[in-house]
Amino acid sequence: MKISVLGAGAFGTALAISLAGKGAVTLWARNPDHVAEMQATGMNMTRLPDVQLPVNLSLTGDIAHALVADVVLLSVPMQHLAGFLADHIPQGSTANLVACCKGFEVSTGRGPVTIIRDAAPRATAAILTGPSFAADIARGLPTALTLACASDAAGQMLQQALTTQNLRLYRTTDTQGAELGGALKNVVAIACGVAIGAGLGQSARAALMTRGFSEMTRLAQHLGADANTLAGLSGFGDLVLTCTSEQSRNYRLGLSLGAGNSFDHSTTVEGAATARAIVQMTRASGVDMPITQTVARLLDGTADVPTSMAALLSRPLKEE
Ligand SMILES: NC(=O)C1=CN([C@@H]2O[C@H](COP(=O)(O)OP(=O)(O)OC[C@H]3O[C@@H](n4cnc5c(N)ncnc54)[C@H](O)[C@@H]3O)[C@@H](O)[C@H]2O)C=CC1
Ligand SMILES: O=C(CO)COP(=O)(O)O
Repeated sequence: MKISVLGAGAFGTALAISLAGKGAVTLWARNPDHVAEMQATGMNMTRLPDVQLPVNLSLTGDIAHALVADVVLLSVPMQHLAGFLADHIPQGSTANLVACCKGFEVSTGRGPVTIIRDAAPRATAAILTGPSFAADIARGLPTALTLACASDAAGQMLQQALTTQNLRLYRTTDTQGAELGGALKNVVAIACGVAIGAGLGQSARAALMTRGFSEMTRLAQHLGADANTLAGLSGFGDLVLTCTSEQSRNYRLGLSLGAGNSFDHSTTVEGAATARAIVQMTRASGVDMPITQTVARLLDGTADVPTSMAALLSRPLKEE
């Protein structure tokens, strides 16, 4: 089984390292200088410093070469996925394409699986998501993820192909639930970072995580996803990880916002665009998403932390 990973960011590189433990893997990067640097140093210095790339990991800048594979992992940031597919994947492709990104596209409201289906309708579209920091995977630490594919037969094949010594994959056919969990938890993580950064305390964070989970489940059910998927690794599991660890870039953005500090906006923070996408998506449906709306307002500068907290706390009292 030949596996290719397209996109040599932190996550793509970490997955490629883990998968190389059991067979042939190719890692494609768009920048030829980056490929040359990784070949010369045996490391991905900018994304995973201190982690040695395995010798059987093939590094390339040649997309045609990388596309000759049984399974192709797409590890580019969410807002670039559609453009990436349009540039590199033929419309008639029958490849097994697995999205490894989290979020919703701001311009269309589509998630990664829908974007793959629209770009290559004959391909098998899947998503790999769940609680996993790239640095943990790359260091060989144990991780459990969700592999979602609408076809259970294809899902079983992908589950076998992508499970490694340190990556344990669970399977579902609910692609919509899996992509919603991975996208929405990032928005809640920003909110939790704001609470801690602003000194509002651990109790406030627990409240945001719990009510955020309720909000995630409400939207998922409204859209026809299975609430059980949200309670799994791709939803609840990733929510817990991302809302409680400073390894998370979404959480760190929130910390900076809450504390009034600056943040490096070249960092990949998927929850920022996703908050905007979800606010647009839910405007017409009327699904109640107070935490997501608050995060979107904080990010676009139309609200500050004290006003936002006051607004959340003064909402009408209701049953849990
Ligand atoms: N870093 C992590 O711990 C985890 C990340 N993810 C997800 O993985 C996705 C990627 O994140 P990271 O790898 O962490 O980001 P990153 O910032 O480390 O890397 C992004 C990579 O995508 C490349 N890229 C950007 N636009 C591109 C384009 N148009 N064509 C080709 N390549 C392009 C960049 O050159 C860079 O190598 C995100 O959706 C993130 O939520 C998921 C789980 C864990
Ligand atoms: O998705 C992740 C962990 O599962 C990574 O989180 P960040 O993108 O916030 O760093």
